[in-house]
Amino acid sequence: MKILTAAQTRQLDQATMQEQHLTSVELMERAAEALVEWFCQWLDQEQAGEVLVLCGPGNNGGDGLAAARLLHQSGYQMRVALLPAATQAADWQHNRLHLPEAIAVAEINEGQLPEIQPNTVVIDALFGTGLARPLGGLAAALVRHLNAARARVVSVDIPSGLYAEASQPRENVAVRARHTVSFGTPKLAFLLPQNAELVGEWHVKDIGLSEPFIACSTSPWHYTDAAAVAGTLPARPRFSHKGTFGHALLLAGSRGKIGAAVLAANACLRGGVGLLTARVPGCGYDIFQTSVPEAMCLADPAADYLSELPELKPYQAVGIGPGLGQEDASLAVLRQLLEAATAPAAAQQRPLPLVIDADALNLLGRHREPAGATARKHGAHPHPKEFERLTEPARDDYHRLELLRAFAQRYRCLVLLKGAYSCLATPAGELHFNSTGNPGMATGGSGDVLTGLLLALRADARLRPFEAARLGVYAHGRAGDLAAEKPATRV
Ligand SMILES: NC(=O)C1=CN([C@@H]2O[C@H](COP(=O)(O)OP(=O)(O)OC[C@H]3O[C@@H](n4cnc5c(N)ncnc54)[C@H](OP(=O)(O)O)[C@@H]3O)[C@@H](O)[C@H]2O)[C@@H](O)CC1
Ligand SMILES: Nc1ncnc2c1ncn2[C@@H]1O[C@H](COP(=O)(O)OP(=O)(O)O)[C@@H](O)[C@H]1O
Ligand SMILES: [K+]
Repeated sequence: MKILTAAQTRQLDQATMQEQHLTSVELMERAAEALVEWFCQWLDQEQAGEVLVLCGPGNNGGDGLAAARLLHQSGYQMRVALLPAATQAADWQHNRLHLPEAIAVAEINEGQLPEIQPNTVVIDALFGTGLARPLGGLAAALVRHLNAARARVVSVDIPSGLYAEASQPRENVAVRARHTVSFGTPKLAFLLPQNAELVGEWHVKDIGLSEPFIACSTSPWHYTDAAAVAGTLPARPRFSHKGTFGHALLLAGSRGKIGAAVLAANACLRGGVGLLTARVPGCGYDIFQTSVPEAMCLADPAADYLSELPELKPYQAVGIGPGLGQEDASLAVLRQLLEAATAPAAAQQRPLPLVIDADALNLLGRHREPAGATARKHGAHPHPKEFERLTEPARDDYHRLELLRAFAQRYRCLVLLKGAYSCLATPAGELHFNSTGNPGMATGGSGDVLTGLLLALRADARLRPFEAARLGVYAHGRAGDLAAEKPATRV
């Protein structure tokens, strides 16, 4: 799914109206209906008590007015408060006229902010994608008043005061919503950790916006949902054999971190690799062979860390990093691997795919390796701290995305910034945010599992690098989501 800018969203509205011969009032009605449908499923009338709708002067406020009417018709007890402005949008005026008289309406002023109790349910329809500047004056006072009330807030389209895709100073005032109900496509702001407290849980409702317009729009931002990965996993043909799916080499483990190698290896096997060989330090040989009998194992001559790179010829992909440790000898192995994988002497049909993670990235970061030489044609997947070691400290989440994008473009590699909504940057400058995964995965070992899964998919020559990475990240999060759905086992 594409993520569009606020400006593109406005064009999308226009295109939808033209394509479907709709008036803007009709489109606004669709948005309000979608909001109300969500609202009624979330909270029934008895539980809701009084619902207060705060309306700004634009179309976001118009959505709020239309929703107030529809909720009133559904039996909710409604109250509306209007933010004064010199002018109001035409569709706002239409919906103001059609607001049933039974709904109490008040105009907000400095001396008389609406009463909001902790148990009041508030629909925030002050400002949407038309926010043009930071909130000030009465609007800021109202939002501070709302946030202080600790009421249950549902924001329409986006929390008022938050920009859809631009960085803003932390001192800017914005609504803290419990839920945000948006239309058509998600906003970039929803995917960034710095906005989590404002956006709350977000929901995107389909209001039939123009598919052809969305398909033709260019955007660097994408949201990887089930539809994006559907059909990308190649089938396992009837007459396939282990050679069909590739032979992967995993370089992992050091004393005290052999578990990382085991986790990555198991995930690689579960990911469908044809053959897996792991290179582990001598101390890990017995552990590894006992834990992962399906994999082959090469013991390094050093007991506690990896010190030598094995012959690479048999392998279709190499993964390095999980539990590798920080020894200089292991950095030398990593350097040799990077050289061998890119050197023409490798004489491969395609450059040897690498999956670089965890301690391997820390080694690169600590030694400030020239990233171009290292990351080229490879895939790296740091979490934010590892990424900062490779680049520079980010000012905020938007800056981190810029750094990520620039890194992937400059060094022509795929880079995955891990976390909630892990972000995969491509050499073409696209950013693909993953939709799956949950906080249960925020535990040591989850990243090692991802490395193993990605290694399996990169070893399968039938998958293109980007598709393998996007699919691996999606499947990893989906596995976590399926695990979270299972009832906890009590002992
Ligand atoms: N996309 C879709 O599919 C659909 C979108 N729809 C809805 O339309 C919404 C976008 O509506 P919109 O363009 O009218 O902008 P909106 O957010 O109401 O704000 C504009 C008003 O606020 C004012 N204003 C701005 N900043 C301000 C500030 N800091 N402080 C004070 N005032 C400020 C600005 O005034 P001005 O800047 O001219 O002074 C103007 O009056 C969108 O979010 C969605 O809810 C649906 O109806 C249909 C389907
Ligand atoms: N809150 C979250 N929501 C979704 N996915 C998460 C969350 N926290 C962690 N993950 C996923 O779990 C993995 C953790 O990786 P990493 O930080 O490298 O951990 P490890 O220490 O296990 O190597 C990443 O794939 C990340 O996307
Ligand atoms: K809003």
